[in-house]
Amino acid sequence: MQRSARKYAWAVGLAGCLLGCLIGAVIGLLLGQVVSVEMTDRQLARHASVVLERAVHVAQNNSSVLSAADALETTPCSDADLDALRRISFLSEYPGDVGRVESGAVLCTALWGRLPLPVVLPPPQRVAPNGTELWANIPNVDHKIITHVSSRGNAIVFTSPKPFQSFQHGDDGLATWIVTKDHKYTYRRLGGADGLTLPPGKAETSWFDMRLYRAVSTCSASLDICVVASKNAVNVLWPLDALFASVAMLGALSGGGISLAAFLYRYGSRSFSEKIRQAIEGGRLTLVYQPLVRIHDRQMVGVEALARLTDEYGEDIAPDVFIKVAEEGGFIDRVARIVIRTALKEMRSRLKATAGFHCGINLSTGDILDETLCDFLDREVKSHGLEPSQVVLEVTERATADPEQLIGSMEKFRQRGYAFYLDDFGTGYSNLAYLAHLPISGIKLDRMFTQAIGKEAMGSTIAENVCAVAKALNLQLIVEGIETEEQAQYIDRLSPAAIGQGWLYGRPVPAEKLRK
Ligand SMILES: Nc1nc2c(ncn2[C@@H]2O[C@H](COP(=O)(O)O[C@H]3[C@@H](O)[C@H](n4cnc5c(=O)[nH]c(N)nc54)O[C@@H]3COP(=O)(O)O)[C@@H](O)[C@H]2O)c(=O)[nH]1
Repeated sequence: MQRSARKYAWAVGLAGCLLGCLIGAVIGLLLGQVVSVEMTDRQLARHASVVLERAVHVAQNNSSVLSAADALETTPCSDADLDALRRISFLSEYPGDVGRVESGAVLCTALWGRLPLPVVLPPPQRVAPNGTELWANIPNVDHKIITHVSSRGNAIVFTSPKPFQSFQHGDDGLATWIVTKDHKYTYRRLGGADGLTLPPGKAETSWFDMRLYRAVSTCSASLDICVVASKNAVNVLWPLDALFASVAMLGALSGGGISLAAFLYRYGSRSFSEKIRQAIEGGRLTLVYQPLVRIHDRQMVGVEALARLTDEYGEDIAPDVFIKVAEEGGFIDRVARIVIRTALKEMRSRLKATAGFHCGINLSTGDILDETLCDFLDREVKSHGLEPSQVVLEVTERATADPEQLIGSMEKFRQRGYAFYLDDFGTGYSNLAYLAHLPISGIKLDRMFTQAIGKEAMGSTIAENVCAVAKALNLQLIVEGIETEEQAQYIDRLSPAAIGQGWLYGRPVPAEKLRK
């Protein structure tokens, strides 16, 4: 009797244990799923706020460009007017081009000068409360590569897609929709957001809704702009085979707790800027190198060093996101110094071995104005036994500093033997008069024009004009974003001395993977 009672107690205890494990494991898996979904929501919220911040900046920038152009007292499209438009464009952060409209037709732009024939615009797709007329993806205008246009008074701005390019790739399945609050006017869809149709107010997926499709929206308090970001969360419940399921279940409870703790730590109170600063200081800034190739004979003549940053969990942070945060947070000088030191160290043997080989380094405007950077660069170049002529500094055409001050600082570098390439050519002020004054040795045609070769009449025309400008001013032409043979051959016919950069010749790779 006693023995059977003991047996019974054991059986009940064992069953109780198993049931406890099972319940614990199920709770663990559910917890894991909650954490996965919650992490996705956090990632989406962070992404949406970065995109919203960028969209608001672009809109504010366009608005001030329109106001400045509208306030000019010059005769529209006169030489003085075009010069003033180019100056406005040069000083602004984002516009692709600025021009004049009359009776619904574009007459001239800073980039194109006076158009031979006015380009008639379709009726505006939206009129903002301040009277600004808006178009997205205008069909009948030659500027096919420019997707968003705004106009007020007799001024018009063609927004470059550049500020949004880094959000375009849809890495991690992220889709982004930039839209008005009433969701009737779409500014942009990025990263495969074509199917995203939920109105922002209803786009939010509630925390208790465990469906894998997640959507988060955020709207500007001051402007009529919302961003909806969406993706599919990771499903921790499927697919799992029986063995894996049992192991996963046993681990799930503790795993859930650990991931929750990690998650809470990761998304804790530190600001995004602080996280980026810590990632940089924590040695997580690395470099990849993209070949620069003479198009005519495919000889590699140099490389461009491109910065990469990962957070403490190994996730990539896009360069134009962390570069902007570092510029705004006042620690871009650290980025520049780490990039210079690492690039010279990693490229030293190649630079020494190959005559005429150079390493391109991107500098922000703040770096060029930084009075101590030139000495730092000199010290690094000397300590590696290199020559300043082997370093080419790339400065973006959309520089925000006062042109005179910028030119003065660039001169200082040039006197020490460093050359400058003007990056992203075609997306900024594009004023030939300024170009002639800048102490540069080369211009890099922005990839949005290269990628329009063979597709868009305007893209090819720009490429042709830029080749002619480079030749006339005796500047080295570097063509970015060459992805196809057709593009390479087209440029080779126009400018046999051009240098090409793009996926056709090689993607950016770590130093050890760079082709010989
Ligand atoms: N101030 C600093 N800015 C930096 C530094 N490192 C990078 N950057 C700037 O960030 C922007 C984005 O750069 P990245 O994502 O590295 O993109 C580069 C290439 O990957 C991309 N590329 C090159 N070829 C192709 C192509 O064929 N197709 C395609 N879709 N993309 C291509 O272009 C970027 C290089 O651009 P650029 O610098 O304009 O030559 C970028 O603006 C960087 O400048 C840094 O250390 N400091």
